[in-house]
Amino acid sequence: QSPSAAPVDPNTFLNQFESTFGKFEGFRRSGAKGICATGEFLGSADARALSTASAFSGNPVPVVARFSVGGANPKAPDNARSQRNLALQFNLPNGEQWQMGNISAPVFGASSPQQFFGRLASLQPDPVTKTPDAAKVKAFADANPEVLLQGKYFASQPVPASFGTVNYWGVHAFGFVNASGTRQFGKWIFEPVGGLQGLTDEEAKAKGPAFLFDDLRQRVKDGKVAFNFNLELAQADDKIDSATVPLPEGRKKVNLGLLKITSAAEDSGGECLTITYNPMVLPKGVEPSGDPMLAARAAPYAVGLGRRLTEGAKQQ
Ligand code: HEM
Repeated sequence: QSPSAAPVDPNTFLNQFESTFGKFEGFRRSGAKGICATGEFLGSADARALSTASAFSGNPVPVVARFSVGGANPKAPDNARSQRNLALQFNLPNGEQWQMGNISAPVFGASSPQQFFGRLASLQPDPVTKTPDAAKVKAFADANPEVLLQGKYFASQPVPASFGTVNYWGVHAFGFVNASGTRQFGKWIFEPVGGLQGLTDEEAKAKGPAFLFDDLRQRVKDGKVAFNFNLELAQADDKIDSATVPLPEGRKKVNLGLLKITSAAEDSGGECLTITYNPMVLPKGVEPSGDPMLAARAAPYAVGLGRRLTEGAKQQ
């Protein structure tokens, strides 16, 4: 049951996504149901003290955003206690870019690519019953208890009222390097300026399975979608190489700046459609941590982009 340490080939990864969740031609294999948006980011003086990244200059930075519902199914219901995503591309001076894909949980569903692959394989529907084999699912989860943490988090939270009223975590640690060469590791969160808002079970039921896109368009028109880009600072002995272990409670939080969403696409198009948000695309002044999940994302995202572009990119 223990996952091996051998790297997972990106095509094998994508094939497993399709075997486990189904193949939806043209759609992202994860975060399939989404909408493009644009925004503007203003970095803070505190951010400039932590990192030389040009994103924090204090000049407005244009951002290509994408909001999505977790999973491979483009018809995933908006009124379930499931994952929401906020992917961002900061277009920096001189052609530099910063890409990230943030999720509405403080932890991911696996701590290594091998474990993630093993989890997906354990969830693959049996060809006869068309459902996952409960004994296989349980055996893998018993041997790899981290894979249950994210689901427990979502079960503990209400259905988000809007894409604009939920926290989005980067989940990995990154190093912030300033002009004197000091490297501060931390984990970031995008926190809605207007606060968190969830739905009661009755409200969620009444909203139905497809309300998030229109809700976002309306809130953006009203100028109500903005996030504080906050960084929790790691201390010397904190674990900074795991996407399933958050930093300890109470770590100092620094505001890196303000992200305002200024437009949301009226249809399924937009610049985000053909972007793959590769979290290893970092600006000078921000560096990856040793989290094995972080580096492991680049290749499967590129393969995923290749597949969906070949099929004709879609997201709604
Ligand atoms: C080895 C581990 C992982 C694999 C194989 C994987 C795979 C994928 C793939 C294939 C896509 C679709 C890419 C595209 O078509 O453009 C995707 C999207 C996404 N993933 Fe992962 N993923 C991994 C880890 C993670 C982790 C740790 C996070 C936590 C932050 C994450 C968050 C996201 C988000 C937010 C999206 C949607 C981005 C968008 O809107 O384009 N993934 N992932």
